Amino acid sequence: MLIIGIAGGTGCGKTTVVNQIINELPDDEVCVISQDSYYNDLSHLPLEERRKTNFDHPLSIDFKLLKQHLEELRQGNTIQQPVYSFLECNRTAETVPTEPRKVVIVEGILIMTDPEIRKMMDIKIFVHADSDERLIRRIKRDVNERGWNLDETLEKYQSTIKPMHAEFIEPSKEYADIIIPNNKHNTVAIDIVRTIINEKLV
Ligand SMILES: Nc1ncnc2c1ncn2[C@@H]1O[C@H](COP(=O)(O)OP(=O)(O)O)[C@@H](O)[C@H]1O
Ligand SMILES: Nc1ccn([C@@H]2O[C@H](COP(=O)(O)O)[C@@H](O)[C@H]2O)c(=O)n1
Repeated sequence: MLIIGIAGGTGCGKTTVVNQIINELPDDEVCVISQDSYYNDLSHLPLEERRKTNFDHPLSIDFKLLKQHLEELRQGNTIQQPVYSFLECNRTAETVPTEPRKVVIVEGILIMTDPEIRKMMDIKIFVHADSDERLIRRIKRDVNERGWNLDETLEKYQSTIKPMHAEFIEPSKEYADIIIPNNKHNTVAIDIVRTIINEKLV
């Protein structure tokens, strides 16, 4: 099994890159684990309180469960990946059965900040986009899809997203084997990553 970590700041294009990588791989050879699925269970708090959480700090993630799930997959077992609701700011009651595959992609802003998760990765990729580009993408997405208005998004950006990026996410770039520049779509980098995966798979 090949475990590939894909990190990078919010809006850098991680999900897009993952989709481009897996496009060419057969469905039964790859599975994706999203860090978002592993936000801590906040069911004990009302929605109003949950919305105040710092979702860009490593402590917001249940790394213990993520590690346990990666180990299960390595042992050939199917896991029940939690399903996260951005609107509810919490895990839902549903889970998605995720079967072990030859290639397991783990993606998320903070996945390379945890030493134990890092150690489990065979290839570590950091997707880079400039902060102005990421902020523009983030505003569009938060307002259109994730239930935040413009003022809330800008306030969050200044109070947590930007400082957490500087403190935790950007420094984790030093652990990357490959850095993908993604201010614009980067088909060359995607082809290189695909080639590396295919070489490792034979
Ligand atoms: N290279 C790119 N050029 C332009 N827009 C992009 C690029 N990569 C991603 N996007 C767009 O930016 C937004 C955030 O991308 P996404 O892949 O969800 O980022 P992340 O998972 O890192 O938060 C999406 O609307 C996506 O279509
Ligand atoms: N309820 C939540 C939980 C997290 N976020 C933000 O998601 C970002 C990480 O996801 P990406 O797809 O951007 O990598 C992170 O910056 C959190 O602030 C949220 O908006 N609402």
